[in-house]
Amino acid sequence: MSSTGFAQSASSDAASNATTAEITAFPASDAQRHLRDTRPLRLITCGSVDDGKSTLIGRLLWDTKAVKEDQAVTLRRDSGQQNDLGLPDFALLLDGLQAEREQGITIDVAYRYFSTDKRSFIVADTPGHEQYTRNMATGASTADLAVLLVDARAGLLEQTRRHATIATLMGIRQFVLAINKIDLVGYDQARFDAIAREFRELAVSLGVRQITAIPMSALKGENVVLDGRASMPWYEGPTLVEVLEQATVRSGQTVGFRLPVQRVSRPGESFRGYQGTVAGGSVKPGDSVVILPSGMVANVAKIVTFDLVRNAAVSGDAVTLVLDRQVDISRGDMIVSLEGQPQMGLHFDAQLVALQAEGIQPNKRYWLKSGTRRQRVTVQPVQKLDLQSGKWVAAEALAMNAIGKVHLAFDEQAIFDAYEANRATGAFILIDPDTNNTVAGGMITAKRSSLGGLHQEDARVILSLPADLAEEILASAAFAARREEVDIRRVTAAKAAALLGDLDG
Ligand SMILES: Nc1nc2c(ncn2[C@@H]2O[C@H](COP(=O)(O)OP(=O)(O)OP(=O)(O)O)[C@@H](O)[C@H]2O)c(=O)[nH]1
Repeated sequence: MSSTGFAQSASSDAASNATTAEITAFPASDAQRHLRDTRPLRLITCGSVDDGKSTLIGRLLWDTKAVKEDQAVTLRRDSGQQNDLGLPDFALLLDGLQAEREQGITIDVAYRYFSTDKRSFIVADTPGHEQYTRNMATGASTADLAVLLVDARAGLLEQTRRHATIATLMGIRQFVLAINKIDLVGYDQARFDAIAREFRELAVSLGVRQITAIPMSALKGENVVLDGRASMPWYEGPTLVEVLEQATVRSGQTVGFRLPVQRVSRPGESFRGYQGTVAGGSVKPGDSVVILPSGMVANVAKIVTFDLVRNAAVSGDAVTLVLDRQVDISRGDMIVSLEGQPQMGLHFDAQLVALQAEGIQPNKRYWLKSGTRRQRVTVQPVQKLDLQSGKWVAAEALAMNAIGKVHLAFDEQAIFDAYEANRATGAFILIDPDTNNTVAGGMITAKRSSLGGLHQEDARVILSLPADLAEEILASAAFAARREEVDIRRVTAAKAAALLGDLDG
C-alpha cells in the first residue's frame, strides 16, 4: 500500500517502502529525529517531449555520482559518436525505462535515487506525452517539488501549463522552472527573463508563490549540479541541486493521528491487534483514540512491530496497535486521535484526473478506494479545467486526461481529510465495477458545505419548494435525523409531500 498520494495503483510503493524501511529500523524517538533530518526530498520532473527531461535526470545522477562505474563504462561506450560535444548521452541512463513504460499503469512511474552530502532525493520520472498525463499526476501525488522543464527556444507550451496545473492540484507548492537548452539560444539573458516572467504569471494564477527559474544546459551540466557561471555570468541564482537541498519536505504530521486499519490480528485468545501503516501524526501508549466510523473510543495499550515493542509510532511506520478494551474494529476502519479528527459524511467535493478512455460519466456508480477502504460512490462531474485559459468551465462528464471538480455521494459514511491536510487520507482512486479498471485518481477538497445542517445544493432544492412545504420539511425531526440518507436533490415539489409523509411515518 502506498503511504502517500493516490498512487495506490502505481509503483510509488518502491519509494514509500524505502522510507518506511529506513524509519522502522529505528526506535521511535530516533525515528522522529531521522524523519526530520534526512527524509529524502521527492521530486517530479515534467515537461514536453524533447525538452530534455531524460538528459536532466541523467545529468543529476551522473554529476552526483549516483551512476555506478560499470554503468558509466557502458554509457561512454554506447554514446559513441552520438553527440558532437564529446559528452555521453545522459538520456541513455534512463533507456531501460521505455520497456517498463510499455507495460501499463502499474509500473509507469519510475523512481530514481541520488544524493548529495546534504540530502538524498527520489525523483519520479514520468513520460512527457499528453496521453501520459495520468502518470504525471501519479508521480506528482507523492512529490514535494516539481521541476518543470521548458526548451529555451520554444518557451512555455500548453503541456507546460497542463503539468504546472496538475502538479498544483496534486498539492505541490514548490516549483523549479528549468529553462533548458539555454546554450542553444546563445545563453541569452533576455530570453530567460521573458520565459521566467511568463511562468510567474501562470504561477500566480495557480496560487503558487515558491518558484525558482534557472537557466540551464542539462546537456553540458550547467546550473544542474555544477554552476554555469563561465557561460552565464549574468545569472547569480542557485543551481538546481542547491534549490533541491534547501526545499521543504512535506510533513504528514500536520493533522492528527491516522491509522487506516489494514488487518485485525488475532494469533491467540489473549492478543488482538490492529495493523496498518500510520498515515499521519503520531501515537504513543496511553493516548486516547477514536475508531471511525463507529465513534467508539479506547486507549492505546501497546504498539508493536514485527520485532519490537515501541514507545511511539509516527507517520510511515507499519505497526500493530493493541487497545485497552474490546472494540469492534474491522479492515477499512480508521483509528484516529481525539484532536483533529478527519471529516466523516456522505457527501464530499473532490478534484480528479480521468485516467481511461471511457472518462467519467455523470451519476455512474464506482468503487472508491482510499487507503484500506473501498466504498460505493456516485460521481457527479461539475466542472472541468480548460487548459488553454486556465479557467474552470461547467462540465457534465469528463473525458480521458481531463481534470475535473466532482461531487461524491456515498452509500455509507466516508472518512477523509482534505488532501491539503493529509495526502494519504485525502487521496483516492475510482474503479469501474464493470471492468475493474482504475478510471480516476483524485483528492478530496472538502466535505460538502452545509447551510443550517443541510448540504448547500439540497438546501437550494428545499428553498425552491413552496415556503410552507419547505418549512415543514426542515422542521421535521425525522428529516433532521435522516437528511444524510435521503437524496433530496431528486425531490421535486410534487414528490415533496410524499417524502415528508414517508419521513414522518
Ligand atoms: N543543446 C542542448 N541539447 C539538449 C539539452 N538537453 C537535452 N538536449 C538534447 O535534446 C534532445 C532531447 O532530450 P531528452 O532528454 O531525450 O528529452 P526528454 O524530454 O527526456 O524527451 P522524452 O523522454 O521523449 O520526453 C536530446 O537530443 C538531448 O541531447 C541542452 O541543455 N542543450
